[in-house]
Amino acid sequence: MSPPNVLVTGGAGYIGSHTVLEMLNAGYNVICIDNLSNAYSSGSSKLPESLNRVQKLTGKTLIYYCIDITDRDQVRSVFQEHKIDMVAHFAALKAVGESCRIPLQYYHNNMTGTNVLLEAMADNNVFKFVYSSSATVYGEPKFLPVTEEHPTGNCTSPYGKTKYFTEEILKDLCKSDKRWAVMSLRYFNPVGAHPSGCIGEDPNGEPNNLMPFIAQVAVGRRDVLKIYGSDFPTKDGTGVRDYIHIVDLAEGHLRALEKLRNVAETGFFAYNLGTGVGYSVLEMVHAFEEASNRKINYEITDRRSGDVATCFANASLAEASLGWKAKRGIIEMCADTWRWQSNNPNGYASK
Ligand SMILES: NC(=O)c1ccc[n+]([C@@H]2O[C@H](COP(=O)([O-])OP(=O)(O)OC[C@H]3O[C@@H](n4cnc5c(N)ncnc54)[C@H](O)[C@@H]3O)[C@@H](O)[C@H]2O)c1
Ligand SMILES: O=c1ccn([C@@H]2O[C@H](COP(=O)(O)OP(=O)(O)O[C@H]3O[C@H](CO)[C@@H](O)[C@H](O)[C@H]3O)[C@@H](O)[C@H]2O)c(=O)[nH]1
Repeated sequence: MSPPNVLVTGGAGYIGSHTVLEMLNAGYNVICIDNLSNAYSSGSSKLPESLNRVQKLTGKTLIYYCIDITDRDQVRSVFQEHKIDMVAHFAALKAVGESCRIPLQYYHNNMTGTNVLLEAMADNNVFKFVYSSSATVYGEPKFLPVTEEHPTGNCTSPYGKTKYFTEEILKDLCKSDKRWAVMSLRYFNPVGAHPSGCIGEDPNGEPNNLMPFIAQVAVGRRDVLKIYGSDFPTKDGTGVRDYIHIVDLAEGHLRALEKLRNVAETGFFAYNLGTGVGYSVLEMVHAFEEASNRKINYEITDRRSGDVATCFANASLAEASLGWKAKRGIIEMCADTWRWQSNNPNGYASK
């Protein structure tokens, strides 16, 4: 059986690039599309820098197109050029705060883009789809740990709503046509980097998320970390999240693709990808100080609007159904982030 051709949207981004690496190592043929809206390209290479490095690390080649998923003709041309077997869809805008300022751009990019992709798939008889969803679909948890049965839809930001609405579209699609097999992977908090230190998270501008912010303080790019609130009902008053190592997350995608490839079952399936363990902001700061041997300057400020006190996963369904379980702990998450950040103080633009 020849290896499947997987179309990966947003493959040059943080999660996409780490997953593409694992896919190439597992023998998949990878065709990436990315419009570079949040990925770095030096201009001197045909590939975005993250994918350049993925090729070097794996010794394998991939196909890349600089295409916007909202562009119907261009997306269709990729399906005409290649016999696609499955799609892993990462491309999205993902900044929570920005989505509140420019909601229409988020709805256009994330929802119209996904619809264009799904239509092109159906027209070309491709019905296997892995979707990048998020714990944000659960909103403020009503119980912990959060299972896939937890109600969804109570999202506070337009970004979160694009993830929820897309899941609803996918459910309707699966009901309308029994050929669709969709796995919606609800990520908790992805952190860390590939252990090589060659690829990692490289946010544009000021990081919105905790881990890249800590890493940039450690490397001297930022002076001080603001900790958003110390009066939550948690162990030390700071917010608690389920951080998951990016390589574990990438391996979760491999398990999902394998299942789509080998099992004839169709329909919509949602899986939590988390560790089941929650760490506070201060615990993450201290773990990073140990890993980097650097002091992280921080100050406590007001809560950030929309933040919940605690969120962590029950990930037992993914273990039972996909045979996947997160293996890497907080020490590897911090050590690998630090290796990436110290090797590449300015991200992919570093020489
Ligand atoms: N990182 C997280 O904390 C997190 C958590 C839950 C879910 N997710 C989801 O996972 C996916 C990947 O996230 P990430 O952290 O790797 O983000 P990222 O920004 O690093 O990667 C997304 C990639 O998609 C590309 N892209 C965006 N819009 C596009 C378009 N219209 N056409 C083509 N390419 C486009 C960007 O250039 C970027 O390379 C997203 O769907 C995100 O919503 C991320
Ligand atoms: O500069 C910072 C950044 C974050 N935090 C705190 O750190 C924790 C984690 O925050 P962050 O890294 O921003 O993650 P979340 O707010 O949990 O959201 C992430 O995780 C969600 C679930 O996967 C995704 O949907 C979101 O897109 C993604 O940003 C929270 O308690 C924040 O208040 C700070 O104290 N200072």
